[in-house]
Amino acid sequence: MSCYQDLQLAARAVRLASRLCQSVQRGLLAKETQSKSDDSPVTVADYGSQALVSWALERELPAGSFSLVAEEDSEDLGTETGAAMLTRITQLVNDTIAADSTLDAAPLTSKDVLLAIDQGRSKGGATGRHWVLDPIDGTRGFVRGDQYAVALGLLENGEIVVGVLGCPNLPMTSIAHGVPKDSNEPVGCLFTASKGAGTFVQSLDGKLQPQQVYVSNVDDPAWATFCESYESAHSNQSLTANIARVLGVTAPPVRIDSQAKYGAMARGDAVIYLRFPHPGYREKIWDHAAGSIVITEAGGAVFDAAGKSLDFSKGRFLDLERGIIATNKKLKPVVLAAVQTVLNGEQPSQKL
Ligand SMILES: Nc1ncnc2c1ncn2[C@@H]1O[C@H](COP(=O)(O)OS(=O)(=O)O)[C@@H](OP(=O)(O)O)[C@H]1O
Ligand SMILES: [Mg+2]
Ligand SMILES: [Mg+2]
Ligand SMILES: [Mg+2]
Repeated sequence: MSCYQDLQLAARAVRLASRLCQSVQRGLLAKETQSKSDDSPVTVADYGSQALVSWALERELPAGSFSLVAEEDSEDLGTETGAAMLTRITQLVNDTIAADSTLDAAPLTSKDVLLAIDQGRSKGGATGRHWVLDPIDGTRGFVRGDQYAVALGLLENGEIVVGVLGCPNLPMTSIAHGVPKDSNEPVGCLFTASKGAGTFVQSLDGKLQPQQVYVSNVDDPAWATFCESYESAHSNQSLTANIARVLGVTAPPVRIDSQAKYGAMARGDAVIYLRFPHPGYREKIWDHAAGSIVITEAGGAVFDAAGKSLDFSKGRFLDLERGIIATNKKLKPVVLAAVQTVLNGEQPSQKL
């Protein structure tokens, strides 16, 4: 399969899963949310989205060739509450497939759904082709009714070559000053990127044609805007405020959930993304695979606190120096210097 065909396949799968997420978010019920063993939330939509993407990819790929590294697994669906959830997930998956006039498929059984979810247990690695999926990135944002993304990448011999981000709540217009509440602006963006072929945005509903996008060309940090996680538990916001101060950034950060940040940055809404998880947290590849190629193909750079590009070839986790930074190529040296200045000035007890 060519990169172009992989990208088309990925975009169809992400659109399908995004429709399931949109319908769940519209009628979200508290009982459709569970807590995982690490206390993070997971909803019927996370499982449904993973099942749909897995199913949509596998049916189009040569038999036996499908490998998927994905966030969720079916373990928690084996419990009593899990069984009720599975029935609901199966219904959602089948309703979404039935509503798509381009798909001709028999309904999935609950067992098919479990199998599709558990395809995501692959370990990835440095050789071969592995799809990398976050079925809902920003589950907390999803539950709150805010931003989230369906994020799908393709890892080929250790390198991300395709990335698709479905961002159902992201306005098609700039969010440089934050996401307006209660606006009538159209929302729903699909970002697509493939190696050497650029990054494009189109409307998730397919009504607006793809347009090539580029990261901001701002080269003076005083004019830069930065974005970061909405959840302060996910990134040290006092550290990022210090980095911004050292850089001379004056605008307040735009805080939104999920890899929608990478999409927004790829079209120039923000100039710098700073992400510094609290000590002990290990980043997963599905939280950055699609987003990183969306940025790099738009002309930007994604790197860690040592200035190294992200390495997706080490399995399910990223092996990183301290944090993740994205910006344009001109600003990379100055942003990296500011990051290192602030990290070097930290108290030793705050270091990893
Ligand atoms: N402690 C901690 N530190 C850093 N990151 C964490 C942490 N806990 C979770 N996660 C991961 O963060 C993913 C959500 O991404 P964001 O931080 O960009 O969005 S948010 O503002 O927090 O909603 C989120 O992805 P999803 O689980 O897919 O929502 C997690 O993988
Ligand atoms: Mg999660
Ligand atoms: Mg995630
Ligand atoms: Mg997720």
